[in-house]
Amino acid sequence: MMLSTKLPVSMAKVAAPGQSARPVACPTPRVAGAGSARRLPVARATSTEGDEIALLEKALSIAKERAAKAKTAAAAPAAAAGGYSGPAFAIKTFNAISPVGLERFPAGKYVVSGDDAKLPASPMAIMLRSHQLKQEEVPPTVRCIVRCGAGVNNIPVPKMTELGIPVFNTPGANANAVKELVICGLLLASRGILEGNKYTEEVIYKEENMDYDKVAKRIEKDKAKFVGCEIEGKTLGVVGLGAIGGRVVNAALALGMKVVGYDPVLSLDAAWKLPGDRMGRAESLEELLKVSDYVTVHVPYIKNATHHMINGANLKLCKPNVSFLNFSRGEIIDGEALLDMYKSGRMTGKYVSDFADPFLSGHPKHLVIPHLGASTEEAEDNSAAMAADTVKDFLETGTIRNSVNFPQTVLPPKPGHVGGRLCIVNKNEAGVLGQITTFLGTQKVNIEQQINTSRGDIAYTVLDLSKIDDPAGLQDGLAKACPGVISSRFIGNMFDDEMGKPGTFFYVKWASS
Ligand SMILES: O=C(O)[C@H](O)COP(=O)(O)O
Repeated sequence: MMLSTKLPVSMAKVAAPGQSARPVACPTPRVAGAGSARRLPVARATSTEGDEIALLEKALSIAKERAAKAKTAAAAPAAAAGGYSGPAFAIKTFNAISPVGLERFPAGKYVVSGDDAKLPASPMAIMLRSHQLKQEEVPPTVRCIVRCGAGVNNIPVPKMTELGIPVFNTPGANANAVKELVICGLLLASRGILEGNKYTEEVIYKEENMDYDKVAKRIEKDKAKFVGCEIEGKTLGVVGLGAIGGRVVNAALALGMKVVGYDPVLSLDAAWKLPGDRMGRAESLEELLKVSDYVTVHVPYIKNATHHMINGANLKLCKPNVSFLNFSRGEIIDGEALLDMYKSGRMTGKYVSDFADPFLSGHPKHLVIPHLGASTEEAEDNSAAMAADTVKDFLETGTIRNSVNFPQTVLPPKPGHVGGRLCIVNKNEAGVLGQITTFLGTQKVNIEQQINTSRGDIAYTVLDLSKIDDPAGLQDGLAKACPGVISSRFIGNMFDDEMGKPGTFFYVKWASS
């Protein structure tokens, strides 16, 4: 809110953020002027000089208080945005994203909405959960996509890589929620919990006509139909030992299970969290399947890698009463092959999942629930908060962390440096970096510091440059001179006080040609 100094206080201009100022009437205390007969209404009733001074002082203090409040309100949007005064970053959401994450975007600096009409401009980032993102939903202004969660199989990642768009996820943010459901899944597989509940509601209640005494007797008598087994002492095979798998290992050990793990691409970070001396390590998936009473999968779904990872060939190696838990993605287990095993009587264990299967729907061994793995308040909050921080970091500083298709890239600002930061996505080909630096040299632009990283066919270059007068012109020239540049984004011109603006100009090759 802005108070105009040119107008009388009673007609101050008030402008809400994003609205033009318009005059409004403000109640103003009427005070006595020198030699004036005007009095505050209450002053007439208490007419001593002392009373009048006291009242005038009170009126003055009220007026001062009101002015101070107005000043604080006027400063509020800027304070929330950390003093930022540039155009707002527009972020498009799909799915309901936890407010805990959305609140991390300072008001005034960001506008985040699922409704295009509410965004000030075409979005620069997309934030989503399980929405199946189509390429046509990604306009050229979008410079990054963040998945509030782990799985990114709802995003066309290879296409986004080709277009030079980093895709981020939030590894570990919902891991505890999934782990707890896996423990529940172990018990659902070992005891007749869901079957017994279904039987009570659909058979006993009906047959006994809700007569309490009869229902109570039947519940005792029919318990023999649902005898289970205990998980203590049994072997759990954990396929994938990342954030979720690692937690499952520790929880299962605490419940007295034996654990064997398999992960051909185990990271060093994940390995540190495993109780190496208390769990077995399988050298192959086959080895794990042979010894396990329960198998739980915690790997991402990748079409040519983990599709039908559990299939007809390796199911034959399993113990006949093995139970499978799948809280990762339905396609990791070949439901048709499992159905064949059930039909032939070679397998008797259960298949517990929060994903449907086209071949096993309705099969009594397939205990299926809605996709609830990450559906806890805590997980939704954690994932949204981590996603928001990741996007902010990328948009404001060019930093790449937790991307599934771009290399990790962090270039801390150089203390005291004044200049511009240019983030370039380029082809990972010989000579491209040379073209970029040569071009900048011809423009008399000095590179103060830089980082160049690559992953597969894509490379990412962050350059801290001397002060740039015409960023759009520089980007245009760069694009013409360097065919290997896919897109470039200019972040700010003065690191100390302006870094973090959306950028004056985006060059996006695939949208420009
Ligand atoms: O990939 C994930 O993180 C989980 O499957 C959760 O997905 P959701 O955010 O759609 O619940």
